[in-house]
Amino acid sequence: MSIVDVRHLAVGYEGREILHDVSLSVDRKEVVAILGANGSGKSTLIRTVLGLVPIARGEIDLFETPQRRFRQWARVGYVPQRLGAGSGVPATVGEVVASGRLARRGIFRLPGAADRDAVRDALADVGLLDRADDPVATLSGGQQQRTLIARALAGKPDLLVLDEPTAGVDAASQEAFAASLRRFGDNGGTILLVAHELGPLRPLIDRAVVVHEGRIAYEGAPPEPAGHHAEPDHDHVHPHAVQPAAGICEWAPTDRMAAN
Ligand SMILES: Nc1ncnc2c1ncn2[C@@H]1O[C@H](COP(=O)(O)OP(=O)(O)OP(=O)(O)O)[C@@H](O)[C@H]1O
Repeated sequence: MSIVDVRHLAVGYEGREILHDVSLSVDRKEVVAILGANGSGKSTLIRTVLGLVPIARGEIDLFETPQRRFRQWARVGYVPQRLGAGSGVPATVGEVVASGRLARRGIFRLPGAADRDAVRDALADVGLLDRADDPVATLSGGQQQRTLIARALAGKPDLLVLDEPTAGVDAASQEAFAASLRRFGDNGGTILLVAHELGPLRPLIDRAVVVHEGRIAYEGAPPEPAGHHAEPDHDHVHPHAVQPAAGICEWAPTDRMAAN
């Protein structure tokens, strides 16, 4: 069963086309990583899949339903790139994770035992049960990211969509993250994630899709990072937007490139 099916997608902002003729399919239980240089259109692709950015041309099906008719958004968990709550919202870790239940229970019903259990399970899964009552703002960046994945897991989704889940995250949190995703996949979940570097997520990835200047340039086994990204002590500094966009060769040597 195809969980996400993107066909000949074009997307733009303010008249500037960013994605051109992108087709991508993710089957049930697959773990697919979208790779590519800064600004290549990775986030735009998954945000369009989630209905957050309008489609200019092409089609997207979710769970074999055209996106415009899709209503089962509780089946989709989204882990965005950054935790906005770090910016002064005094929510506790438990509250942020509990907000992941809203799509399931509706805002007019009080949380029941199933909601509380789901929140507890999700917190335990990411190793933050003991931090449930702490304000999110007091957590490290990596722990905040784990809070976000717990929020998505609490909704018991069938599909998890993650945007650079490990960017700027400490090694311990990256490992915890990878373990949580593995358990989610082992339980039948489907994962679509954007990554700049795979790190500990690499063994989980069934298929990598490299986006280059708004087109799919490679699809297949996760390519080995080349150049400076391959150095063990390479510490990726995320916003290198001021530099020329890094080439496709960072991810996929030309002899491994496949036509889309
Ligand atoms: N809301 C927006 N309005 C206008 N332009 C945008 C918007 N969001 C993204 N863009 C532009 O679209 C292009 C692709 O951005 P996108 O965030 O999809 O790339 P990305 O591959 O995810 O990059 P990164 O690795 O830096 O997150 C960039 O040129 C970006 O400036």
